[in-house]
Amino acid sequence: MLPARPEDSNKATFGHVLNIAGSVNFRGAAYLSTVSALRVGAGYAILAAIPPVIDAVSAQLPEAVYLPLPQEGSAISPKSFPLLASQIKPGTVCALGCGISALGCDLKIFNSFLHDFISLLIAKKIPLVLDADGLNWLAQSGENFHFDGNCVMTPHPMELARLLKTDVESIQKNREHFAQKASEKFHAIVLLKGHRTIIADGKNLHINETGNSALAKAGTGDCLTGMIAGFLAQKMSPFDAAVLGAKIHGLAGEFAAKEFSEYGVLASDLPKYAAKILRESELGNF
Ligand SMILES: NC(=O)C1=CN([C@@H]2O[C@H](COP(=O)(O)OP(=O)(O)OC[C@H]3O[C@@H](n4cnc5c(N)ncnc54)[C@H](OP(=O)(O)O)[C@@H]3O)[C@@H](O)[C@H]2O)[C@@H](O)CC1
Ligand SMILES: Nc1ncnc2c1ncn2[C@@H]1O[C@H](COP(=O)(O)OP(=O)(O)O)[C@@H](O)[C@H]1O
Repeated sequence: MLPARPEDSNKATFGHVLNIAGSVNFRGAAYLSTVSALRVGAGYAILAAIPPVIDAVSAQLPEAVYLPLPQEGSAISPKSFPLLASQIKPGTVCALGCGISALGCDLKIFNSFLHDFISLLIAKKIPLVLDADGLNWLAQSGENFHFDGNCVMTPHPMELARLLKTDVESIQKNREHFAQKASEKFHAIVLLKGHRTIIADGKNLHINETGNSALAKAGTGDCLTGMIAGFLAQKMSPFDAAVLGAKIHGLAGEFAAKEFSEYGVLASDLPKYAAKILRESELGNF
């Protein structure tokens, strides 16, 4: 089930993750998602972010490539569109939303920026992982994109409730139904987070069995986004990348808890544990 690692390969073989993430208040989300993509095997991770985020992340992660974006208020400026569009080429996958916020921006202009950028990804058939504030933007904009199966949306129950204009209680009572409903609405793979994460594609449904309460801590979802993007970059299908990402992420939480307890695991422990799980998997232990 792991993506192939041909011997005759180079970094381009394993894809480019263009990760649009972070804002002044949420710098860690950019780090966690970027390092996670690299730890599961992406060839390149390019963090597109405002300068204060890049300063913070690059001090921790010299392996990533950085694309500084114009800043407005504490977040990405809509003027970033041409720079981002210039990064879109075959072999690129995009992750959008971890900690991007939109504080301080003119929402109308920000809406048209995200509308144009996502439309470009769809037109160019660039796989996308849409998380957190990317999903919140989609919910408030009322846009109804048709992702043609090339997007993994990763809502937690409240984000899904916002997207489907319902409430968390209804979602939690019928998680499978609402995951499928969102998948049908957006023609996307929907990964509904939580204990026993669900992955739905409108027809098929997978329930993830890994993970524990160590994952119930801020930042772990950002790691999941990076892992799924990393697997997509290695040419897995969106459904398989979501299934494998959820499995490895959950196992990373379980293994990290063996060392640090379910109380003490940090989101930043997960990428390294994910890499150890991949090693076990290569050895045939999973
Ligand atoms: N270090 C960093 O840089 C970090 C950056 N991050 C980034 O920050 C951004 C915003 O993230 P956030 O945590 O502030 O808001 P968000 O997740 O929408 O929660 C808001 C409310 O929603 C609810 N809710 C949440 N989960 C739920 C569930 N499973 N089931 C049901 N309800 C649930 C819950 O509401 P309550 O239950 O309290 O009513 C909660 O109070 C985002 O872009 C993210 O990527 C974070 O990853 C953190 C670390
Ligand atoms: N009790 C739990 N058991 C298994 N997985 C969990 C549990 N609590 C949270 N998770 C997982 O942790 C991640 C939390 O993501 P999210 O809510 O987006 O957090 P954040 O936005 O802080 O990164 C999801 O992958 C979710 O499935």
